[in-house]
Amino acid sequence: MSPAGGGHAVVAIGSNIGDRLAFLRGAVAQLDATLGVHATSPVYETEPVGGPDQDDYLNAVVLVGAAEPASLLAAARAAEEAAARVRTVRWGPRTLDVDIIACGDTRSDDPDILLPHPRAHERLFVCVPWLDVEPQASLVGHGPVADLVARLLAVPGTAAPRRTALDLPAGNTPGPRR
Ligand SMILES: Nc1ncnc2c1ncn2[C@@H]1O[C@H](COP(=O)(O)OP(=O)(O)OP(=O)(O)O)[C@@H](O)[C@H]1O
Ligand SMILES: Nc1nc2c(c(=O)[nH]1)N=C(CO)CN2
Repeated sequence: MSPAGGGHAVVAIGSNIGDRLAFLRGAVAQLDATLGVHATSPVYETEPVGGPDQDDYLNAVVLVGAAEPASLLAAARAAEEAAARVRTVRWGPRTLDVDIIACGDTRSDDPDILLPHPRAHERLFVCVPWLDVEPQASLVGHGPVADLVARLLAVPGTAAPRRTALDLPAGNTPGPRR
């Protein structure tokens, strides 16, 4: 998908330190300023996956304007920096995590920006909110996101993301699914 050709990229945002909702809202504002936000999912509360013992996350998915992988990464990093994110341990707690999940059929093997995100297909905290904003979504290389969700939820002991009544601004950029 070329930036000039329209379309969108899928971005996952998460926070489990401090005012989690405020960090997610800040991320939406930043992403709107850089890439344009087309849609925001409901906010979910999710148990941490991997890493040390830590608090639950708030997670959501944002559809933004399509762009080159390097521009998507720059926008993600700018949003994280605005939240004063500090990296400590892998998969450890963070004020804000911004992951680029996919941009149409684009593939990138640059370690700084892998597309699609190599762990997206195994993460309910990504796939469940993504389905809310794009029910027919398909993850390049993995197929329909609805099938991924069904498969992940069928694993015994899996905790489903809990949908909250919290909401995010929709962004100011007109898009196909607002
Ligand atoms: N699709 C992507 N989205 C965001 N960062 C990526 C992507 N592909 C590679 N990276 C790189 O991954 C590195 C580590 O990112 P980060 O610390 O946010 O990982 P994480 O969110 O803790 O874990 P995970 O990669 O499993 O989501 C960053 O330096 C970034 O450049
Ligand atoms: N529930 C949840 N767990 C995670 C998350 C996240 O956003 N939510 N992000 C991670 C690294 O990207 C690792 N684990």
